[in-house]
Amino acid sequence: MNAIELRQIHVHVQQKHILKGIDLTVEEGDFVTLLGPSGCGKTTLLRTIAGLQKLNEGTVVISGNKVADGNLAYHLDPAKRGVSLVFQSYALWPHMTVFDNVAFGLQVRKQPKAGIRKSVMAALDKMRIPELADRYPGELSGGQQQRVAIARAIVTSPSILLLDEPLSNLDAKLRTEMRAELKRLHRELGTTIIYVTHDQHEAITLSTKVAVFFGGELVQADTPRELYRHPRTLQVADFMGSSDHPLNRVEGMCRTSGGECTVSTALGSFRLAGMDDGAEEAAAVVLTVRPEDVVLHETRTAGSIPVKVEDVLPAGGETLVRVAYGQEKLGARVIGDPDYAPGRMLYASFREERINLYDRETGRRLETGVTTITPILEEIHR
Ligand SMILES: Nc1ncnc2c1ncn2[C@@H]1O[C@H](COP(=O)(O)OP(=O)(O)OP(=O)(O)O)[C@@H](O)[C@H]1O
Repeated sequence: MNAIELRQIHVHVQQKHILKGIDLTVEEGDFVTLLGPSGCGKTTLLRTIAGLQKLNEGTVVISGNKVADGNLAYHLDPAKRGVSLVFQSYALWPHMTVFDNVAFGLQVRKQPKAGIRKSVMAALDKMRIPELADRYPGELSGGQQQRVAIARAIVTSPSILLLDEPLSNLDAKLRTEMRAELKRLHRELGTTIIYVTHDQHEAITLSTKVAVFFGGELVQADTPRELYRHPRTLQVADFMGSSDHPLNRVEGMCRTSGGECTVSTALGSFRLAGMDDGAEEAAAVVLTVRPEDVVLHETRTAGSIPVKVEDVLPAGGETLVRVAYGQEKLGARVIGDPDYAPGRMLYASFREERINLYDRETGRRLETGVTTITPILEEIHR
């Protein structure tokens, strides 16, 4: 059974159309991240699932039960949805000890005292903080408070855990540590987790599935690998990259005949097999390749083009080498610390299966059904 099914969710807040027709299926045990820039509607969607935000259209089904239906103005109470929400701000009660903060949800349900003690200590153990039980939130670090907030969310054994940017208030080192903790927790509990972040690195590290949002629309929901390797739009491709290693974009023209397409660019030509018969005769396209998929060679190899080193930016274990082929600039991400002086001539080739092609006008990936794109650079530049 699916853990969550969202169908055609529309949410308006103060006459602003915030969520625009969201369809998303979350399977049991998934770790799904809602990813996108600030203001794209991630928190609003999480609150809609939790029942803290009413929807105008569409349905939310949790564990097979319909909990919201916009057309019937039906919204099940948040407490009855079987979900637990952890806020970005932790929202711990400052006048209560850690134990009481975590116990609160069980006390409200009037569970027996001995059972409560056992469940609270089990949750604190899971978060590796049993020694903090008698402290007050004001006596804890940010990372410890975050652990308490998560312990409070898991103590009731919810079937679904909703986490809203839970690591954003932590410093970089603690964030990395807590990421590993969340991954462990997900593995141990097997709970379905929906996680909100604007950090693509975090999304890729943690998730089984990532849903990318822009402007209230869900653009692509996929495994982290698919999303990184085959982004559906140029916008997603850019967002999934890192600002230190921006995506390489090369403009060109795509000409199709007989199910085969030749893309001509300033770097040379590429051949794609398996184009749809209905594909455009000639279309302006953008070819993309990530810097780690540009391979530099010191001597000429098959399918490579001669390039001139412009800049070398070492970053410890890896180096970004910026090269030029005529007017086209390319970034290559190289493991290690190569000693390339600016002006030196090298040869560049691409990992063909990692090249993507987009319609320049719409920004949509050309769904060619091909798995490989063959560069025919050599023929051009011999
Ligand atoms: N109560 C509200 N009143 C008015 N506008 C709101 C309200 N809540 C959200 N919005 C607007 O809805 C849009 C989506 O907000 P939301 O918080 O869901 O985005 P987000 O993607 O989670 O952003 P962030 O990463 O900054 O938290 C934003 O433009 C925001 O200004």
